[in-house]
Amino acid sequence: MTAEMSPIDKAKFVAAKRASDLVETGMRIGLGTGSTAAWLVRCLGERVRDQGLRIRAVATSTRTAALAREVGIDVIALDEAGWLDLTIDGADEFDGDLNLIKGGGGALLQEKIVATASDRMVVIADAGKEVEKLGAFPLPVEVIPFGWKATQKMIEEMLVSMDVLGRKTSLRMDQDAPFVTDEGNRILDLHLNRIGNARQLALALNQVPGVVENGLFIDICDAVVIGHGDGRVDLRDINAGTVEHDRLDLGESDNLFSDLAD
Ligand SMILES: O=C(CO)[C@H](O)[C@H](O)COP(=O)(O)O
Repeated sequence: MTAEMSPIDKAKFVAAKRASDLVETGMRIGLGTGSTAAWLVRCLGERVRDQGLRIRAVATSTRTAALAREVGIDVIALDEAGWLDLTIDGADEFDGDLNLIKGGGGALLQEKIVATASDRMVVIADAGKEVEKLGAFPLPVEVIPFGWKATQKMIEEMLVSMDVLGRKTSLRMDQDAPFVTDEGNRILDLHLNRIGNARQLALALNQVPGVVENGLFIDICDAVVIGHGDGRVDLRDINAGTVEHDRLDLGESDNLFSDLAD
């Protein structure tokens, strides 16, 4: 089974597996969305089943909620949880300050609410997601369907006024129809190439009428678990200023490799 996995899949898996060790019985956990987060959900499901881990989890998408239930995790609403001990989620890009671009899977709104309503947010990612400057990955912005073209025009004008280099925006599609988020909204992807001042852009975007939320996560993430295709993992904690190195034996986890989760 291991041989069928690409190095990136292995990297995502080892990051998720290592991060699953941060979860302790009794915790209220936020579960991210995407292929790396799906590995985390499977790893936690294994611990629930085999080690009697008891957690309550808030999912950031209907996809993640369905998978979590399938693997035996107790899924509750955020309002029931009130507050979370830890959220673990993937990312599309992260920089040296652990600022992120998220929303490649279209779940950025719930992901940002859940991460912000947590004592701690840990990102799990393959090493290829680390960038010097955010922006090569198109920045997702969730907008309401009403008048979305006017919202798109206002965003483009705002990008010009802010002297942002790339200004192309596109409506995310799902085959022939617009992609619809769990909240019934649309996603505009902003092709910016390189974001000069991510903090300023994140604030400015949320001032545009029709914008619900943007995929820039500034000062939200506390730590990142970076996976490599050979089983190495690095844990970088921005608050503690520490970096730990570890290595996971991929062979030990063959049973989990049998079904790519996303
Ligand atoms: O933000 C996200 C979903 O909205 C994901 O975390 C992000 O797109 C990374 O996905 P993957 O783990 O599949 O690479």
